[in-house]
Amino acid sequence: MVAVPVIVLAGFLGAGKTTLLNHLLRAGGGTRIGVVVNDFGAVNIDAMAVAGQVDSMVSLSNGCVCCVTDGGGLDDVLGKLTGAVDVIVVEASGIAEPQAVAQQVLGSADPAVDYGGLVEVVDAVEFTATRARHPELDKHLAVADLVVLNKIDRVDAAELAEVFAVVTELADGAAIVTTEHGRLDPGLLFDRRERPKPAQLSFDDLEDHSQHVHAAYQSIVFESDEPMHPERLMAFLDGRPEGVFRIKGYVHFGRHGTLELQVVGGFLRFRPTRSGSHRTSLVLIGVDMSGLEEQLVGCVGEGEEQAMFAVHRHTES
Ligand SMILES: Nc1nc2c(ncn2[C@@H]2O[C@H](COP(=O)(O)OP(=O)(O)OP(=O)(O)O)[C@@H](O)[C@H]2O)c(=O)[nH]1
Repeated sequence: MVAVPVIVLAGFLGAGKTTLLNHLLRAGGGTRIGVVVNDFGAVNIDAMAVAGQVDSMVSLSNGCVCCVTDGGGLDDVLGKLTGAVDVIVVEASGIAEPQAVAQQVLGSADPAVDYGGLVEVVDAVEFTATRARHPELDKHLAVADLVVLNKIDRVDAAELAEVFAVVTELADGAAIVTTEHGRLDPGLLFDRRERPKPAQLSFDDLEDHSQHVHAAYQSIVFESDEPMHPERLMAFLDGRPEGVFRIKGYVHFGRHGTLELQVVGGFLRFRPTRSGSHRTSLVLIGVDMSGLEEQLVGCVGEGEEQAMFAVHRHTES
């Protein structure tokens, strides 16, 4: 039996994991890629984002993969994929502890599972601010086998050099590649001959889940079959509290169609989607988010044509 490499794809909220995964799925050639997606919110937006491009996918939603400690958890999921694919990518939610996920793969009792390394995606734009809020994230870089410094199109050369220097120091000898939209050479992942095990890992890393970054984070899911009012929603988004670091999902604007929404820190972008869905489905992740669900309910309503201007200003063509 040939064991299937299982790559753990980690990185803070919005760093570009799903984007990188979609790139691998498009650029992977004949490699059959199995995917395990794990979203923190109860609605699995990531599963929707990669659906249709993947050979086999299993999604774990409403719980964090790094906290699946009841033995079978991840192993059961991997077992469903190993027979059907050449490589498996486990996309950990943006606030999962990557070393805990890697530890689960390393500890797999399934002989068909081979640990394929830990890839940590870093958002070059948000890196410094995120690090200031979460110094504990430094250790995520220390255990990575490959660091992907992403979104380099959004920083200038001086900022990139500065971030690169800090990442190099923290990455403790791991390879670092810079990317735009996660476009890295799939050969870097699938042809790995050496698969160094993260030496720093111990079961202690797994024991106290209250220490995990996500212990402080909450997620809110908002879903509606009624259209969203463009101006009201934009006012909500423009005035969102600082604690709301990440919003992702789909917004249905009634006769104006459905757009994908991505918010990462101060970045906000709508994107056309081919989903054809007539439903709003959003996950908000952050801290201090009380009252936001009610505010979103207040954004429901049909808007006039000109009300879409505010949305179009933030829409990728
Ligand atoms: N400009 C730019 N935007 C990017 C790049 N990579 C990703 N993005 C955008 O960043 C946003 C977040 O990307 P995702 O791939 O969803 O991030 P993620 O890490 O999967 O997010 P979570 O699952 O919430 O942790 C999306 O709007 C992407 O289009 C990049 O290299 N450059």
